[in-house]
Amino acid sequence: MKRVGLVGWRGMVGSVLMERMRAENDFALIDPVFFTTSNVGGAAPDVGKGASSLQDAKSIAALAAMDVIISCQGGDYTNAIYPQLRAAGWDGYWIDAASALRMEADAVIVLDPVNRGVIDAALARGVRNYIGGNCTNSILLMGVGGLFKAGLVEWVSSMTYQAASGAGAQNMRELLAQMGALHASVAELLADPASAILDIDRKVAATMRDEAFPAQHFGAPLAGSLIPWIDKQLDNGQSKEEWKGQAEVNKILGTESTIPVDGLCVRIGAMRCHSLALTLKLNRDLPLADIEALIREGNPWVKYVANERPLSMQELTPAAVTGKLDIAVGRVRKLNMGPQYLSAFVCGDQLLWGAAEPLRRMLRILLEA
Ligand SMILES: NC(=O)C1=CN([C@@H]2O[C@H](COP(=O)(O)OP(=O)(O)OC[C@H]3O[C@@H](n4cnc5c(N)ncnc54)[C@H](OP(=O)(O)O)[C@@H]3O)[C@@H](O)[C@H]2O)C=CC1
Ligand SMILES: N[C@@H](CC(=O)OP(=O)(O)O)C(=O)O
Repeated sequence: MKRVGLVGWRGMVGSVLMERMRAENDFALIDPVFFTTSNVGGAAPDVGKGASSLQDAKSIAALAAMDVIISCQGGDYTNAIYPQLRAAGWDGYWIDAASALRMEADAVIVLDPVNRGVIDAALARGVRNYIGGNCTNSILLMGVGGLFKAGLVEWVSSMTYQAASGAGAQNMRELLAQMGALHASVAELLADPASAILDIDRKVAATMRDEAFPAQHFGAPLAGSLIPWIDKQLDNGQSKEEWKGQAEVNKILGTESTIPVDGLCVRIGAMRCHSLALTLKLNRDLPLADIEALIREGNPWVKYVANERPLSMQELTPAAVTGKLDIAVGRVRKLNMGPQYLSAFVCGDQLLWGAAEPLRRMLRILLEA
């Protein structure tokens, strides 16, 4: 049985990974070893393999005893530990949720329902680093990967609506604290059906602009507002999140010539589902029924939502998709720009397909190899 080291298992992404590994009975197939950066010697979680204690996630010797390491600990950890481990001669498989190694030449971005061929080819040539993609890009490709697979996409513009969870656990808490603060500021007026809505609105605006409004993590109000910038600012005017679109999508697909991917990434007040409003330019005019069939055939998790108002309102939303592996795809129609221009709206749980699920599936691929 392969010895699999788990680092970062109690964080937000790591906890979702643990839930999924338990649900799919992955632990029965491995010899798991749990690591920590803060509680060496503490009790490891019980995954049906008997009691064990937490190992030191900074001990190169302890890590080097693993056949596979899965890290959800973050990019700083990867940058600090991974090079030392390889320098010490470790040649095990490194599976990581962090972006640190994603664009390295000796790393593959894993999203096997979309790029199993790229993964298999990498395994065959001895690649040892398998990194989860950026959540937005993974959801984009899980949604409309069928169109890419058919070679139909000339370019895609992706306007995103990204959940608080993408910024971390503290940000999810802060979003709720902001919602609570807004509600509290007008609770009395709301309880009075005769109160004027513009008075309520004025109080809400004053509350979100007040210095005491809880915005330490986001740096701006999100509840009742939005933030049109995610991640660092680059010299070309893109945000780092926007830059990742083209870079990662093309790397995941292993394209020979670059498919342009660009658009604006926006943080909204959803909890853990990212949504994307897409404009796709197809390289030929195809009937909508054929387009729908290709999207549906992309992978078994696509949940195609007919372009109808009630269905879109019920099924194509973060509220409907959160906590599920479904990738909802809808609002598919031809745009006024011409018959090769298509709209689509994609919504997926960014902690599942956007983070944890591709990692555990990569582990399964290694176990089957
Ligand atoms: N957040 C997201 O949506 C996504 C994140 N990623 C990547 O995954 C990595 C991890 O992200 P995320 O899971 O959000 O990080 P977290 O901050 O939730 O967890 C990271 C580590 O923090 C330590 N920690 C300290 N205090 C606590 C606490 N109270 N509860 C739980 N853990 C705590 C744990 O390490 P220890 O047990 O050693 O103390 C834990 O493994 C990052 O590299 C991120 O870029 C990738 C895709 C999406
Ligand atoms: N930046 C993403 C989340 C994330 O962790 O992305 P990456 O894995 O590329 O660092 C978001 O805020 O929604």
